[in-house]
Amino acid sequence: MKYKRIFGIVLDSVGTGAAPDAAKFGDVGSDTLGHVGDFYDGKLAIPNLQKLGISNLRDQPIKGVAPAEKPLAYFGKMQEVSAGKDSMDGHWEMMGLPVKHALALFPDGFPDEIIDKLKAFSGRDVIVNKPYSGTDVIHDYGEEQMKTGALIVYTSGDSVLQIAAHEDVIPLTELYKICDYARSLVNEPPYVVGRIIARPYVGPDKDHFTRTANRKDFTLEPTGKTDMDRLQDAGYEVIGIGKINDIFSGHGITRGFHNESNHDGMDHVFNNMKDDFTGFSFTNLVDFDAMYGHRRNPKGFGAALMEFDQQLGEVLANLKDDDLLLITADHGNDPGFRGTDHTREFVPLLAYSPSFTQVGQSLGIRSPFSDFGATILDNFGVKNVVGTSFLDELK
Ligand SMILES: O=P(O)(O)O[C@H]1O[C@H](CO)[C@@H](O)[C@H]1O
Ligand SMILES: [Mn+2]
Ligand SMILES: [Mn+2]
Repeated sequence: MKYKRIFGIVLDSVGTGAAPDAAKFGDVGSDTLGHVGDFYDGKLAIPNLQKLGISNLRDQPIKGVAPAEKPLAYFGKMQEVSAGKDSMDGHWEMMGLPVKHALALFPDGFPDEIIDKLKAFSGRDVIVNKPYSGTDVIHDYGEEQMKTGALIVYTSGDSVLQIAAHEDVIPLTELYKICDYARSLVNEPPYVVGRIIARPYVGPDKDHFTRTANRKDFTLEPTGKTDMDRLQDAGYEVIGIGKINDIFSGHGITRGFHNESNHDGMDHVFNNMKDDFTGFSFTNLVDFDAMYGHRRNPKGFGAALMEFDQQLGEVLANLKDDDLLLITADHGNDPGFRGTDHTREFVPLLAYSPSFTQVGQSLGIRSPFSDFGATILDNFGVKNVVGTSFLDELK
């Protein structure tokens, strides 16, 4: 075993330039990191990501973030093969389970057979039922919901059925029960949906509604074994921090932690670093995506990157020689791009251990994302099914 502990951090939606198949998704020209850098016009201060090699892995450096002369990390990009560009696709593919079959999309809303069952089960009316931005939908329909108690059902360019509910109108336990029921309706063809997402919010009126950290994702059960199951079966610890537990429906996770925010997520990583364990700690930081990417807010996105970078500094200072840190993303969500959906992009890959004795080299373009999990399995001597390990390149 080369590394006793591997820390994987997914910067949710931090893409690094349109993927070769971006045209299929209408995402030619997207570049999350590039456009956030352009917005900051040289003032995006991410010194820790910089010294690891965040600009080295790009064709064009991020504006104001020079490529490191001697990158501390091995660096590259990963290219997705899954049919979709949602979080589930990205994370499952990283863990050796690419999502080959396209999941159901609902650009015209959900069919009556689903909506009628939701109404019957909940005893509530359903409103909206079309693609919408989640913050706009509560602004536009939240007050109606407060009056009528109806469910706000909406979707996006992803395979998601989302239910927004004011926490005082539809209590959380009830909302989760309805979402759990909705999950049961869309597990089999003709409607296989990636995620049901509970979207609770609070506030007195439309100008003051805010979504809460009680968001919960009810993801399709993994359709096969993932690398997390493989690690767990082999007796290693697998720790899930943030949305990870939801994304894998709890499979292959020995301990899970809920995040209130990116900052809270990184605090969990620190605490986790104080633990003596042998295995894999897997963190998802979702604020980049939910608060800034879908909101097309490059200023907030950049601020979140800078905040992450500061906390990353502490992580780097506390890693041990037999630790490996892997940083990547699950898809893009370019705040400088049209619409409000995810964008089909390459994702960054950075691998760092204080035990490296050589200057970081390029790991090239890794595809599928499963190379990430394959490397972890390789480290622990667990048999791999999909992807190619880059463990031997790390020196
Ligand atoms: O607009 P909000 O509610 O943030 O929803 C977004 O969040 C979902 C999951 O990332 C995406 O599919 C998109 O619909
Ligand atoms: Mn995501
Ligand atoms: Mn998203």
